This record gives sequence, structure tokens and C-alpha cells, in this order.
Amino acid sequence: MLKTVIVGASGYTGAELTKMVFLHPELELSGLYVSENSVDANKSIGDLHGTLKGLVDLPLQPLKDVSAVAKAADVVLLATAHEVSHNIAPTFLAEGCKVFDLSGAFRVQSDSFYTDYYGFEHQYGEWLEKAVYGLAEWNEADIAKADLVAVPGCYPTASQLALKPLLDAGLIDTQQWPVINAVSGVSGAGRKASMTNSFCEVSLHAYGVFTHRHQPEISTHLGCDVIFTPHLGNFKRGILATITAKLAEGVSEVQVTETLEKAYENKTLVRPLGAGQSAKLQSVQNTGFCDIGWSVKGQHVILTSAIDNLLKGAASQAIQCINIRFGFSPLTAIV
Ligand SMILES: NC(=O)C1=CN([C@@H]2O[C@H](COP(=O)(O)OP(=O)(O)OC[C@H]3O[C@@H](n4cnc5c(N)ncnc54)[C@H](OP(=O)(O)O)[C@@H]3O)[C@@H](O)[C@H]2O)C=CC1
Ligand SMILES: CC(=O)N[C@@H](CCC(=O)OP(=O)(O)O)C(=O)O
Repeated sequence: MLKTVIVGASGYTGAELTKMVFLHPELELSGLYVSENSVDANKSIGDLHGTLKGLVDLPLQPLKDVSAVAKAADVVLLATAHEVSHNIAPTFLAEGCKVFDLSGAFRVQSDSFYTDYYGFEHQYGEWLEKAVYGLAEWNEADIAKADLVAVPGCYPTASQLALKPLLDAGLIDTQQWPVINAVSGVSGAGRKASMTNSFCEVSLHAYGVFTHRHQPEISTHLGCDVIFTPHLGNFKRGILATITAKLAEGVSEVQVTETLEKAYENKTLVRPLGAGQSAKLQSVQNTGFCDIGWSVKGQHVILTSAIDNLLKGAASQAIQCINIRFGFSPLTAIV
């Protein structure tokens, strides 16, 4: 059994991770942590997240001595804000832990990216270079050898899983940038209270127009410029991305269908729904699946991609990466 620690366990993705690690036959849940001065320090996680009550009643421990926690752990899941992950991941790595980071702190290997989009200067270029991007269906060989896995963001997961097969097969005319419009549930903003996620303030609207940090994450990993506009929806969880792209000359709907079906034929967690179908949130909420639908008219394709932001967009994709890294059966603790 691998001793597994979750940092940021009281948050939304942390709670999802807690449940999956608890259910995983090869992982031992050895510690749940929050910040040193957290208002939730020493509370039971089951008292904070009712779905865990009676299953996991471990205390949320204040994270004081990172080295000491690292020395007693094999696997570390960081469900913490970007800058927190950036600051603590190297200590866990130095003690030989395998680190799976749900934040954006190690996703994009470019110096200016962190100052431009995250508001801090990256201090760990060496780890940034070694980090493996955890888009599970596409990066298995590298994830299997990684010390540090940077689990992709929620919008980038939904967007890339739909576009990547078509781009890699040369079916998209990249002269016209694919346009991604995506709507996320409010849990995408995390558990901490703020005015934007307050019940009476939430209203369907676009945000981060031309400035959201997921645009460069998607572009970098796809190797293709995109227009990306996120929207906040008045529901709790799930992301629906609707993507419009121009097809290369002469590409037919049959080719699009064959390419998507072949890309995911042995990948249980990504479900190509077929031509003329649209992905729905309801089918993926509270699951680790990504559903993809598509339609072609003339030279354009419209793809729809749906995931649960907290699961395929974060926690269950992290568990997929653990399963790949340690050679466990791919769906363990996910379905
Ligand atoms: N929500 C989502 O849909 C997605 C989130 N992500 C990313 O995953 C990460 C976690 O997100 P989410 O679960 O939504 O966040 P939450 O805000 O819900 O939870 C954050 C957690 O981190 C803890 N924390 C804060 N500061 C520290 C610290 N210094 N040391 C240890 N723990 C700390 C918080 O507890 P406390 O403050 O009490 O200490 C809390 O447990 C973020 O980087 C986010 O960007 C990625 C994809 C999707
Ligand atoms: C609705 C909402 O606020 N969503 C978050 C995205 C959450 C996510 O994917 O987190 P990463 O930053 O780790 O990639 C946002 O737009 O900032």
C-alpha cells in the first residue's frame, strides 16, 4: 500500500480525492492537510463534507512541517491554490514523494507564463521542466515515469480531449483558430466564499474574456492557437465546452467520426457519442467520464465536450495518473 497524503483536503477537489483514495485498494489514506492557520484545522473531514461522514472521519491536520509530512509519504496529492503548490511541491519531491498537483503551478513550461497569467514568478524551473502534463489518455508513457504530474485544468481537459484527435490527424484548418466557448458550474471556483460565487450574484456570464490562463494552457499543449471564452453557469458542477473549428479542405463527417472513435477506442473514460450527438452535463456529473459529440456542415465542425470539473477536470484525472504511474488497473477507484 502506498502511503498517500492529500494537501487541501477540505476543498472541493480535496474531498473528491479523499473519497477515491479511501476506495483505492493500493493507496492508504495516511494524512489529510489544510493550511497551518486554517479555520478547519483539526475538524473531521466528515463533518465538513457530509458525503464522507462515516466513511472517512480523519482530522484535517494543519500543515506545519512539510519535510516531516513528506518523509512519511509515498504519494502526495496537492489540491491547493497554484502558488501554494508551487511553494511546497519541491519539498515533497526532494524527499522522494511522487507528486500529483491539481493546480496550474507546473503545467506550462514557459518563464513569462507564470508572471503573465498567475501573478507570481516561478522559482523552480528545473521541476517545471521535469513535470509531466497529466492529460491521461494522451500522455501515458511519460506519466508512467514521472515524479511530478501536473494535472490539467478543467476547461483544458474538456477542450483538448475533443480537439486533439482531429488536430493530430491534420483534419483541422488551423489558419482559422478553433473557437471554444465553455460553461462551468460554480464549484470550479473552489469552496472559499467570494462575491463572484455567492448564490445571489451567480448569473450566466462570460468572464476572463481574452485573458483567462487556460487559453495559453490549451494552445501550448495542443500546439495550435485557439480562442477560448469561459462562462460561469448557475449550477454546481460540470463543464460543457462547445467548440467550432474549420476543417481542412475535403474532410468529411465520416473522417471526423472515424478519427474520434479510433482515438478513444480503448479509453473507457472518454466516450465519443457519434455524429449528430451532443454531450450533456447530466451524463457526466459525478463521474470520471468525458463525453464528446460532433456535427459537420460544409467545412465546419462543432464539437461538444462535457466533463465533471471536479472529477475528470481535476480529482479523477489525478487518480487516473496515479493508476498509470504505478501500473494499477486504469479504472481503479474511478468507476
Ligand atoms: N474546482 C475545480 O473545478 C478545479 C480546481 N483545480 C485546481 O485544484 C486546486 C484545488 O481546487 P479546489 O479544490 O477547487 O480549491 P478549494 O478552494 O475548494 O480548496 C483549497 C484547499 O487548499 C487548502 N489550503 C489553502 N492554503 C493552504 C496552504 N497554504 N497549505 C495547505 N492547504 C491549503 C484549503 O483549506 P484552508 O484554506 O482551510 O487551509 C482547502 O482545503 C486549485 O489549484 C484549483 O485551481 C483544477 C481543476 C478544476
Ligand atoms: C468557474 C471557475 O471559476 N473556474 C475556474 C477554473 C478552475 C480550474 O480548472 O482550475 P485551474 O486553475 O487549476 O486550472 C476559473 O475560471 O478560474
